[in-house]
Amino acid sequence: MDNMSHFHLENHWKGKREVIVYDLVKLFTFSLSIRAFMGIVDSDKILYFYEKFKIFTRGLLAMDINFPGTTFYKAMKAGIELRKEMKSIIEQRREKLQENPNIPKVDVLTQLLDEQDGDGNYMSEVEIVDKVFGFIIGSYDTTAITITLTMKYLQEKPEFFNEIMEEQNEISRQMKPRKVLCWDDIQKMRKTWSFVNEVLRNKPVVQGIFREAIEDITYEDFVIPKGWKIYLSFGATQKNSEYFPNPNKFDPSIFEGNGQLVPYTSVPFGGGHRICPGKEFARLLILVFLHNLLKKFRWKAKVPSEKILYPFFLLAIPTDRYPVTLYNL
Ligand code: HEM
Repeated sequence: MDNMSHFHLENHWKGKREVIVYDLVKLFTFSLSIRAFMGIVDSDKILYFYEKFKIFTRGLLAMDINFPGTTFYKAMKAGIELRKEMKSIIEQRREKLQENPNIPKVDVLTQLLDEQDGDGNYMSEVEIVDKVFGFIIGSYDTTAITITLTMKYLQEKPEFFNEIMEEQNEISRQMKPRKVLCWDDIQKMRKTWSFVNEVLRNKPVVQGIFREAIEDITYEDFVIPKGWKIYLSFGATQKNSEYFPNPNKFDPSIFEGNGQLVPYTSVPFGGGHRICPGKEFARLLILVFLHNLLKKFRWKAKVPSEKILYPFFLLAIPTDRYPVTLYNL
């Protein structure tokens, strides 16, 4: 992650006067996800998947009108092409595993192909494809948006910028002569992660989640009959003045373990059985990227009053994808 962040910033940011943050970060998080989950490193292949996934994911929340020209039709077509490509990758990977069962299983796809249940059965191809696609779809846009929003808030809140820089500079100092971040360095990024958490409390990347009542429930004076759908709005919960006395004040210290935070009141990753399984992966990715970014660049918004909206209902996105003027350090 550290090396990939470094090379991405060197190749796509360095020397540029202006960049559109969301677009670039999304390409980075996608490249990293497809490497971690599918073991793909070839840049042409990554771009192929990137374009196809863009079309595919647009269809997830589109009207299901399967007619040439519609978003849904294009997404279905991209889905078929992606599955075909995935099938051929799975076949090649299986062959490699048969030739040498001890090859390093560093990506999720290879691990799933090698996984057996208690009776010695392997996972079916459909299951594997669904799982890998689920991870990719769940990972790259959410993390890209979180990084983009964090950059936007960092620039708008200079009072916190300095203490985050102090934390990151101290980590860089202590690392020497080692150049690559290690696990302990990440654990020291407490202020930076509190800041990201406060960004996610103020602007949850995912607006909310659905649940279905599997039995009749009585909650306070409300009866929720079995089968009803329940929508948990993160925005409402995370700005509830009962738990956050000053809900609109941006205050990362809430997350610094001083007892201010009531459990399950800030839930940008969901909760319970279906809590986001990528939470720790996201933390790692976001912190590693921010560390590299802060070492090399400063930035200024090109559209100072840019709004953050939820155009496809689910995910928060700055309306202009956060264009900035970049200053190389
Ligand atoms: C800042 C980044 C992220 C945010 C804000 C986020 C948020 C969420 C939320 C709110 C849910 C629904 C949880 C629930 O129903 O209780 C979810 C589910 C999920 N996320 Fe994430 N996520 C992020 C990153 C990731 C990453 C990096 C991955 C992959 C490694 C990932 C994979 C998934 C998957 C597979 C699910 C579905 C889990 C299930 O239904 O059982 N997410 N995420």
